[in-house]
Amino acid sequence: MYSTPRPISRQLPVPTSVGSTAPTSTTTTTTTTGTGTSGISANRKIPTTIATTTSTATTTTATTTTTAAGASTPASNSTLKSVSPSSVEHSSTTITSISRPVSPGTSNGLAVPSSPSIAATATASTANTSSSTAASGSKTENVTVTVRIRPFSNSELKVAGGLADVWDVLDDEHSKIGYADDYAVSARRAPVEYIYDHALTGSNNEEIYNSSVRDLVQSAMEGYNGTVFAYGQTSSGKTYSGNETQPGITPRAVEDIFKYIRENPDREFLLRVSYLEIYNESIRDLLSPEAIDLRIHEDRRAASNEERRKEGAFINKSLLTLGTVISKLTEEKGAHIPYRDSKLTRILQSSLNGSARVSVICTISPSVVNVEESHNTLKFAARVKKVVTKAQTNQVMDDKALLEKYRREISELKAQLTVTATSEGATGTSSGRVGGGAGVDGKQQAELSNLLEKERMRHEEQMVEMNMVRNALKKRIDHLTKLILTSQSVGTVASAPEMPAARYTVETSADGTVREFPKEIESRLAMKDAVAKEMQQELESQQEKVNLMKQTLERIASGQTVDINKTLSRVKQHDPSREKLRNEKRATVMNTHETKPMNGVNGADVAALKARPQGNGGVGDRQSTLVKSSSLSSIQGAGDDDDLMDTPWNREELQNLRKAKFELEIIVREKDKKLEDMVAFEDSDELRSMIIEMEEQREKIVTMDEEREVFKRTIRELELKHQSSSFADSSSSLAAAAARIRELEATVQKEQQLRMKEQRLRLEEHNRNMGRIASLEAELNHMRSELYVHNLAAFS
Ligand SMILES: Nc1ncnc2c1ncn2[C@@H]1O[C@H](COP(=O)(O)OP(=O)(O)OP(=O)(O)O)[C@@H](O)[C@H]1O
Repeated sequence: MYSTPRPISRQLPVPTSVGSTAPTSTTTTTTTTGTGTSGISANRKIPTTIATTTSTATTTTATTTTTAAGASTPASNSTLKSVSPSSVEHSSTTITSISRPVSPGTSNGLAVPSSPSIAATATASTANTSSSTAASGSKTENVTVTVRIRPFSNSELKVAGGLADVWDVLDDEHSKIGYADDYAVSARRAPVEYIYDHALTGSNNEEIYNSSVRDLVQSAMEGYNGTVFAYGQTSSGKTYSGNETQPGITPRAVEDIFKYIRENPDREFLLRVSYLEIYNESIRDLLSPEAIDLRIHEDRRAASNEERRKEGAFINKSLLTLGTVISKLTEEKGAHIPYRDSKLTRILQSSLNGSARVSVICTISPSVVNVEESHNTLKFAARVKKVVTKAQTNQVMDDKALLEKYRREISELKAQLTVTATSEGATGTSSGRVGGGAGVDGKQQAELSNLLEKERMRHEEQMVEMNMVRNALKKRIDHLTKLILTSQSVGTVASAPEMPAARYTVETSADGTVREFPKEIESRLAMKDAVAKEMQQELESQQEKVNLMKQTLERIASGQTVDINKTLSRVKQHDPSREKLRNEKRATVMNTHETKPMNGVNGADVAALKARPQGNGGVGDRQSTLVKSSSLSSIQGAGDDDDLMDTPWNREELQNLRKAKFELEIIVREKDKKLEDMVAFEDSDELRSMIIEMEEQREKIVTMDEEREVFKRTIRELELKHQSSSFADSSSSLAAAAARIRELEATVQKEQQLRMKEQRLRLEEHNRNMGRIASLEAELNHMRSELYVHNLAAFS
């Protein structure tokens, strides 16, 4: 993790940035800048930038990040897209050191490098995929400024008057620096005073780390960008790394990052380191093989005056631009900040533009020989102190995506291993079967032996080849697995809580076979299966209900007596837990991150997965894994293996599917409402009174028919009587009887018309109900097919 700067000669400033993001990203940068003998533009310095970026990723939000090294720094800036049901934490640490060589022909009496300018940037990042969320928000604060006056160097001690301290810490709070009393008197200088956050002397690196860097590293791991930036004259102590017992701020920062990882066992981290150089305004990745070229510069690292002037101009360009940027940041509100005028300011842009917590460490010499240069540094520090930053937790996706990529790659490799192992087994089996049969003669036996030998050799070659492939794959898996750091992999602390169960538990046995399927996928499949079954049951019960209602209406229409209460209770029997199911579905849609297809998806794929033996490490495992892999690919149609991984794409897809499912459920609810209306109609007083009225009418008609028959019989009897009696006596009775008959016939006719009308109305109502049922059935079929398609997509 530690990236030791390559033999860069005379590094003056050392910036370091440490950052972490939860749903946000944090970057901490430390930069050291050397100043020369006559101000920023005239000094000989070697700019060096070392940037370290740490990032942690959680599993909720999708974001992008820019590391402290800035967008223009290829090795330290990356933006990847991923999912999640996940958010991402990202933290980064950047260490930057900038030094300037003394300009040609100039000497300040100190050891002056004659090497070109160098800038190096190292970036480390960690990704965390736990669902934990770091504190998010923003911190508005001024840049933290610390000034340290280093002890006299040997060369300074040799210089006349060098023993007199020019600068001193003026207060007990260690915040004020000014001329030392003796110097002010002897040099007849007017008193000057600068107030910073911390004013330190001596060599205690722990003290400077604790006061200027530690909190920032902590914030970085919690999601804020952070930058530690060291600035100072050549040899003023920017890169002073002390010794083993007094390590510098970079190792201390890295130590704290790992401590944080150890103390957060519920998170996974991916550390990335980049190490860059700015040289003559061009940037190099020092971790690439070309970095070896640095030694050539170091050994020149006899350059002509012209070359030195050119280098000096480039170095000064960076320092000058840095000064301009700081000045504009503090003095001209809303002014254009010329970050892009130099590589250094471009690298530091993400730190200086206000989105990071920034700590500037300025280093000065105590000697009178450097008094002007030190004074310039103090002025710079005072200017920087005015810069206000608003560090924010930024959401990052890149490390999350990286982690997912690694996981996916591991899965793919394991699948390949499985295939290799399977075909290896098959090869062994087939070769074992070769042999002579009954009735084979000597010649045939020889031919068979020959064939067998050839086959055996071919299989051996294949096995060697497959072993090589498998070993390579295993090596790659081991490598990728090692990249994902957890508190366990970096060592545990006594107080660390127990590691939670991993989200993915794909295990590989010694022979490379997959022993266990990812728990998350298993549980997701089980959930899908359960919901699919529930939906299937619901649809079936609704179908039954429709059938019952259809039968009931047909019976009503055909004039049969219907026991409405019995019918309703039968309908309810077919739908006993519909409400419960609906509530569960709603809860599933609204509350879960998982996708639960409704019905029609738990086909061969799920069956194959469910039928798979658990964790026995045998062929069954491998086969079922392969079944899952191939069948899901075929359903998905895309052929990639993102199927059940927790990626941003899948999260988006799952969101879409949940939305579609939710919409479908609304349609189902509407349909249910219609069906319920129909059931309610059956149970309504309106229908009851209609049926009762119809029954009464029918009884009336029967009664009237009977009356009619009675009257007919009476008329016949009267006619007979008439034949036997005198016409005159009976004529009046006959007339009366005829009138009565006409009256009765009119009544019957009227009743018949009424009955026919009611029957017609009933028929029309029946037809209407049949139409409604038909359209509901059509709706149901349509929905079923739609659900089937969506479930297929959700399942895949
Ligand atoms: N606080 C300190 N205590 C003791 N020695 C120090 C301290 N700071 C710096 N030195 C010593 O001073 C010399 C120069 O320090 P250093 O290399 O850190 O300066 P620098 O600012 O990084 O220089 P450059 O910009 O040229 O790289 C080294 O020998 C270093 O050991």
